Order: sequence, then C-alpha cells, then structure tokens
Amino acid sequence: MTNTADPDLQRVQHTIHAVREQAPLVHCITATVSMGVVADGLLAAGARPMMTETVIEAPTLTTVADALLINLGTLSTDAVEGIPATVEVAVRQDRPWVLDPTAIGLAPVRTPLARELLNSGPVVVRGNASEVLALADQGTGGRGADSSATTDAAHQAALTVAGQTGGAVAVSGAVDLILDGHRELRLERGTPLLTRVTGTGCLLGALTAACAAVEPDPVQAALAATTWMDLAGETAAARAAGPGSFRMHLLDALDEIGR
Ligand SMILES: Nc1ncnc2c1ncn2[C@@H]1O[C@H](COP(=O)(O)OP(=O)(O)OP(=O)(O)O)[C@@H](O)[C@H]1O
Ligand SMILES: Cc1ncsc1CCO
Repeated sequence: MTNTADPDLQRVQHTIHAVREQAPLVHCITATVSMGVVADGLLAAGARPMMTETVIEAPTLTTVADALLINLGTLSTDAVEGIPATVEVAVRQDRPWVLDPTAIGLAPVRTPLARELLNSGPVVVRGNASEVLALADQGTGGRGADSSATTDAAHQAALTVAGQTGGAVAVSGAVDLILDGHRELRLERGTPLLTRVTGTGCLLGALTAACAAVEPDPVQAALAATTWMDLAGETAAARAAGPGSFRMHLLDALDEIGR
C-alpha cells in the first residue's frame, strides 16, 4: 500500500501495523472447513489464532483472548452450547466480538441463534448479502454458503441490523459495503478468485476481529480488514495459475501488506 492523504486509508494502514505490533489473540469458533485458512490467514496477518468450540473449554480460553469470532458455518452440537457461553465471557470482559452468520436462512438452528446473538452486541456483523438479508428477516438466505443477492440489495437489511446491535455491519461481495447508523463506505476491490477458495469470507471475519482488537471504531476495523483482504486477493490473483496457487499466494500477500 502506498502512502496517501486519504484519512480513511491512513487509518487502515495504522490498524494493519497495530495488528502486526500487538499480535492480538483471536479466539475463533468457525466452520471446520475453514479452520485451516482462518488460522493460517491470521498468522500471516501477524495475529494469533486459537480455535475451540466446546462449552467446557471455549469460555475459559476466551478469558485471555483479545477478540472473538463467532462463525456459524458448520455449526456443531458442541458449538450450539459453546457459543452463547463464550460470547458471554467476551462481553463480560469487554472484548470485541464479530458475528459471521454463515449460511443462515434455511438452517433451523443457526438462523434463530444468529438473531438472538445480535442482542449481545457484536461490534461487527460480517456476512454476504444473502446472510445479512436473512438476519434482518428480509430474505430466505442463499443456496448454501454463497450469496444469491447483490450487496446493494442488502443495504436496508444492513441498516436494520446495525440499528439492532449499535455496531457496524460489513456486507461482502463484488462490492463491499460497511456501515453503521452514521457512516457508509463502499469498496469495489478484490477478485472473483476469492470466491473459488473456501473460507475467504470466514477469514475476513477473523481479520475483522483482529482489527477490532486494536481499533476501537468498528467501521474502521471492518474497513481495515476488508481492504487488507481485497488488496491481498488482487496481489495473489496476479501471481496465481488457479484456485490452488491462489490460496497459497493469498497467504503470502496477507503477510506482505503493511510491512
Ligand atoms: N466478485 C468479486 N469480485 C471481487 N471480490 C470479491 C468478489 N466476491 C467476493 N469478493 C471478496 O471476497 C471476500 C470474501 O467475500 P465473500 O462475499 O465471498 O464471502 P462469503 O460469501 O461469506 O465467503 P465464504 O462463505 O466462502 O467464507 C471479500 O473480501 C470480498 O470483497
Ligand atoms: C462450504 C461451507 N459450508 C459451510 S460453511 C462453508 C465455508 C464457507 O463459508
């Protein structure tokens, strides 16, 4: 990233440097299919991952975390029990936590759980357009984990969710939308290759939690994480032959940004 007079971008650079300097410990309850890329992506960003989801361990381990990610991607029976108790610890300790309501809509357990969790004040809700629409009860979700709606279609739903949490909402896609009750930012960066590797949205949620650990403004934290991901995606796309090498180059590019 080059230096710029844009105050938002300067603050993005500052947040990325702060993640590298402070190496926040991010506890992640995330989809089993994305655990590897989430942990490796956090390490590439200079943060420290910790993943476990059981009620007998996750709340205790979260007492020493700097931020928490709750991703409902492959919601296990262990996590159904572990998530509320772990969120309660983060809230009690005044640690930022991020909700990624992956693949809600059709699923009968995660959908009401995600809506209930909004009452516990996630600093950022991060999801694709279909997930944010379903969260606000304005849509039935995508087919599986992918979005079937455009970011713009989820604008009103994002405002509704932000009104419920008092925090920020980040809608990802070809266009990324980040807003709270007062501000709105749009980014048209990244690469379609980010949709060809599983868990890049989950990793974006984890990066958002890492940024929220060092940046108290939820909109700025979401902006820093989204910019980081999108720029790394662009660099990786220029080097990759396809999805396999893109995954490898994505981790390298996340590591390079902000050094
Ligand atoms: N068509 C696209 N062009 C450019 N960037 C994209 C495109 N689609 C998604 N992205 C980027 O990919 C990243 C992940 O967003 P995406 O919307 O694919 O998440 P998701 O659907 O929740 O992902 P997953 O469920 O696979 O974890 C974001 O940084 C987003 O900006
Ligand atoms: C493929 C898949 N299924 C549930 S979560 C997930 C990863 C993308 O969110």
